[in-house]
Amino acid sequence: MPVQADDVGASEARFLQVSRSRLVGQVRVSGAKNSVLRLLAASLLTPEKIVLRNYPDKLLDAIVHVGMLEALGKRCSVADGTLTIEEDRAPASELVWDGRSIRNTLLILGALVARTGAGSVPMPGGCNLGERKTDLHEMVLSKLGARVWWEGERLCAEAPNGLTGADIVLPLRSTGATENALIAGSLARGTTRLWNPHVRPEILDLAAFLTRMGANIVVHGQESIEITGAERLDGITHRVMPDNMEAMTWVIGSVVTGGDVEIHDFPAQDLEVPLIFLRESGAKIFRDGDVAIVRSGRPYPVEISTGPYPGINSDMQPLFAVLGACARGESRIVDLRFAGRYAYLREFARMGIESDVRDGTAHIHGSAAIRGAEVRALDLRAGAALSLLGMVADGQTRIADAWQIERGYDNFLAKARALGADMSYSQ
Ligand SMILES: CC(=O)N[C@H]1[C@@H](OP(=O)(O)OP(=O)(O)OC[C@H]2O[C@@H](n3ccc(=O)[nH]c3=O)[C@H](O)[C@@H]2O)O[C@H](CO)[C@@H](O)[C@@H]1O
Ligand SMILES: C=C(OP(=O)(O)O)C(=O)O
Repeated sequence: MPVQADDVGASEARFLQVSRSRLVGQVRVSGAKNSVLRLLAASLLTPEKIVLRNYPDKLLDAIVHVGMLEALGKRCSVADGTLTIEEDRAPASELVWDGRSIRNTLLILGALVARTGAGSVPMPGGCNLGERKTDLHEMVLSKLGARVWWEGERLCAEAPNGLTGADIVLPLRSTGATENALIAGSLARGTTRLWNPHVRPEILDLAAFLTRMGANIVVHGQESIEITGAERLDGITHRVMPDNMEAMTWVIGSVVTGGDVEIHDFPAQDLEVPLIFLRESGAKIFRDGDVAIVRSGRPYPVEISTGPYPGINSDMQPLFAVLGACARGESRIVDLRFAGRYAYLREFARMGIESDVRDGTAHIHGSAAIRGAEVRALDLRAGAALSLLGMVADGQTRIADAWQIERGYDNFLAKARALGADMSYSQ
């Protein structure tokens, strides 16, 4: 079945209505947004067939990304949770796209310049988390020998004679810049050594993917990654890893609703540190292989700061804030990755949750009196957090821009409803 890029617009006008619920039952975690997107970008590196199993085919950002691949000339089809990507001719260098953009256009640029010697992509999209610079991506491609420039709202790069491996030092552990160095370095001549990379599960998985395609990649812990490019990369079949953010969402949803949820394909190995904090905050989690059972629990206040892996990912903090909101006492959250990613607290306030932000720390005052309200999903994780709060609130919650949730959760509504969430879309 061809991928329907039209699906993207379909849900944009809808509210998500949520009422008090208790999550009970089984759920299987889907393929991860923040992994599959980089695999999709990497598929541009080869003329051969790439097959992705455990593909999250309802995830809006993946649908947009596949649309972008098609706009570049790839042929994509989805059947039974498997995406197949093929091509009849080399991809275009210019991504012509007037739909919603995604953060991944930066990786598409790296892949295009590596494969075709030139690339031009629309401004990256993604969550509005305050300033999201692109300087490190530009630096990586420049160090590999590309000329990089902005043309209005488009980022362009060219390296007519191909990219050449280089020593690159990242001033901070950027996820995207690490991924761009891996992707572009895999088709560069010679060896790239990337110092101070962000080594996290999605990145190790990308490195394994590129290695199986034919690049030679050695990860020296958090110190550096060595990438020796290949002249040509092969097609492969790969299983998309489970989404640790989705897993966290069901864990916290079960805790705050006093639920009893069995989570399958649970990536516990990727969540060691967050799970320690979750247990400290009252989650009762039992494990058996790749299944986790989360049985009620009583939320206690949280004190966390976000940081690179294995620390708590910035994306998780709005969900920790839900725990804090439901606990008795004050919770404190510091986001060191995206300073000031606390806009969602204004929406929490509409539901009766008091908080204040002082010196970069969010102080959340837990409340027993959370009430349903009309709120807005300012970004993807903020939307997911509001949907969980809606399940513990008195009265109905209506979440505007709920499509943001679907950007990063595969089948969110159907899965939540199957667990007993009183949730539906309305106009
Ligand atoms: C699609 C995807 O996987 N997105 C994730 C990725 O985003 P993303 O790759 O955009 O995030 P980065 O890890 O690059 O960002 C970390 C920090 O580096 C800064 N920075 C980043 C790039 C740059 O060129 N210059 C610069 O200064 C950012 O402003 C931020 O303060 O990692 C973030 C956490 O690290 C997560 O919240 C996002 O969900
Ligand atoms: C911030 C996120 O993603 P993106 O980088 O795509 O905006 C996220 O997944 O929470």
